[in-house]
Amino acid sequence: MIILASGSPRRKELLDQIGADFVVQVSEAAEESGDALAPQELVKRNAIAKAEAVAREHPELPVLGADTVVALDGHTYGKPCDKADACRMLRLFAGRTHEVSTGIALVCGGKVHADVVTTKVTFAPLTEAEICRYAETGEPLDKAGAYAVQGQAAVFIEKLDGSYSNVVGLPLHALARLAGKAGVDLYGNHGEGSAR
Ligand SMILES: Cc1cn([C@H]2C[C@H](O)[C@@H](COP(=O)(O)OP(=O)(O)OP(=O)(O)O)O2)c(=O)[nH]c1=O
Repeated sequence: MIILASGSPRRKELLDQIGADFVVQVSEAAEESGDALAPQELVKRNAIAKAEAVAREHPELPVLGADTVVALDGHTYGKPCDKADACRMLRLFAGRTHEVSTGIALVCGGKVHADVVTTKVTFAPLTEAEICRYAETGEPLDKAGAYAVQGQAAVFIEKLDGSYSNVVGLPLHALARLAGKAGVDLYGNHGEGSAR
């Protein structure tokens, strides 16, 4: 069993999707933001901080932390602070290609294993009416970059180059690869007859 150090319902759904054996313990770690760090470095640090905070309380189990941001033109975008901020971000992304980066960190036995995955997402041009209607749904508010690829924003997306689950918040193939390297069993296969 592992601990998912995240309050994101999307990350929980993605771990459920692959049949992982996990419990959720939300991390209280403070997140860094801003444009000073490259987005890949930022999400890696935040993912490690989230996992380490929970690992300090539960050193007996592997802990998974993750962090997602959107980047365009040297700027990094996290969750919008309100509807107007969501509209501002969506106007910037309309008709352009941005990058979504998710950092993942597994802390186990005092060791930290981390990786970062980046996906390119191309938005169609959007009208002001489309942006306002979408912001009104409330969907953007708890999402990095103010949109959910798995939600109503799917109709805005012309092209996605890379991992889809990475955009939703947890790159599943990279996670499986990282778990393999770290010697962490995501599926809890440690019953009778299985090698531990
Ligand atoms: C781009 C994008 C992001 N998101 C979500 C995933 C994350 O929940 C959120 C990014 O914020 P994060 O700060 O990475 O995560 P979180 O605050 O939701 O949860 P925690 O810190 O406890 O792990 O945006 C989508 O659901 N769909 C998308 O298309």
